Amino acid sequence: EYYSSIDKMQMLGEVELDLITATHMYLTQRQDQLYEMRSFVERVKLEHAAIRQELLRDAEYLEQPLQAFRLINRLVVDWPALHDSLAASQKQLREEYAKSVNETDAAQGLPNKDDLKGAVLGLQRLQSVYNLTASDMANNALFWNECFEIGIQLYQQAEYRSALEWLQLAAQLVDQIEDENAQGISAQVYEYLGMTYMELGEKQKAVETLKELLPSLSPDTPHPARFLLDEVEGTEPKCPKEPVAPHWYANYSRLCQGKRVPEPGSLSCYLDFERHPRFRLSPLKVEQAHLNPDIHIYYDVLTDAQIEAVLELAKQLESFRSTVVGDVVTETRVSQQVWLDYTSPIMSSIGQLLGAISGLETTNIEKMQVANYGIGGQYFPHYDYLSKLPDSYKESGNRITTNMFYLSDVLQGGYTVFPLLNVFLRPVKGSLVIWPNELRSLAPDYRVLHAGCPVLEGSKRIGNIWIHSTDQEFRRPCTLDPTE
Ligand SMILES: O=C(O)CCC(=O)C(=O)O
Ligand SMILES: [Fe+2]
Repeated sequence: EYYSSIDKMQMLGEVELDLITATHMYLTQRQDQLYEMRSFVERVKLEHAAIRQELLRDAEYLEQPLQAFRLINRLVVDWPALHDSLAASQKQLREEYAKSVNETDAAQGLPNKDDLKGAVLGLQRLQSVYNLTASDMANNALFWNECFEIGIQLYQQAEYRSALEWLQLAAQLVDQIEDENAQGISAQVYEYLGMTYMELGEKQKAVETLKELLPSLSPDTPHPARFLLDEVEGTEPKCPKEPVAPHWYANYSRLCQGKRVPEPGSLSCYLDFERHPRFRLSPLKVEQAHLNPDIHIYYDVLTDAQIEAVLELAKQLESFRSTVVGDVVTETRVSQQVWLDYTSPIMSSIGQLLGAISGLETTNIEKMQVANYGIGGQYFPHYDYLSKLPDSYKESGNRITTNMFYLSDVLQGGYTVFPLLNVFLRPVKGSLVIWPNELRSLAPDYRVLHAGCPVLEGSKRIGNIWIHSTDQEFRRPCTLDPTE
């Protein structure tokens, strides 16, 4: 799978480069063949012309045995030899070409329809979260057929509102084409537009769209659009179900866009020299993003070199698609990840650093989950608290805090947001964010619903370490009041 990680997408760039190289080679060799063929035919043409001229002057030309022999020889030997050699070498070239395409596929695996679907849903997510129209998104950089493909994919996903926008854009672009094929093309786009209007319950618009198309089609040939029009005219419009957004969706989308309403009140930034002896000379740079529940950002905790070392370790492992509860792959979480343990020097020192910053015991921590997001990559609002604690965590308890390191900056988008707390965090490479997932009583804290917003541009990398609740009794004593 490619679309769920920018790292994987980068491999696809290489795949296309391989295809370009193989196709260039094929074309060069075909051109050499054509050149050979051309020189053969030119030579024979001259010869032939000479013969014809002679024939006009001297009808007995072909009675000359040598000339007769040469003509027969060409027809019996030279021409068939040319045809045979062409057939053989074309076959060989085609096979070589197919072989290199197959090798590329075997080495990397070409993307499939699911990648295309995932990429299109990623674009739609960006539109929805950041309030972008199809033409904002396309930004004059897409051809009609690309907009059409997006429209078809969205139609097939029953995302009719979004499909409509892209099909309208495709229709606008097709109308600008001055080409003989334009009619056939625009018929396809208008048919999809008509069907989309029907799905949206707008029968009148569907009929108008199809009628607009008919005059441009030849009246004699039966065209699918005519059947479609008949069908549409005889069908009752659908009553579409508009999806209901969760109550926090508007906050979520606004925070992803970097807007807090109302602006937060008294939060501060400070240098902390005291938390642990290691910060005495080089204090922690702390920013309060929210109090109760406390969300704190610690800046410059990892250097670029340390991050590189972590990513190098991550690169050595095969990354896999992130899942959600129950190990299910959904568009809720579009990223790929690996898990790093603390046996390497770099990971061991990160484990110790986390202990010093969090003030918690690090005996019960999960491996670091290193994730890379893909096209429109996101993690839809969720809780990190495990609603069903797997047996392997029975002793270590639930995830008392999330400790998320930003391992990259992000060019646009990709904020971490807390829709119920009116908090957004812009990823800053080298910083660490900590928030609790449990109240002091160890009951889940439902205020910390959070999300990784879709990445608009750039490659977002994070490293998550979840600290569990067992052994924290001296560090973060619990209460018996389930509301605290
Ligand atoms: O990517 C983010 O900003 C949030 C990630 C997250 O919530 C998670 O991995 O659990
Ligand atoms: Fe999370």
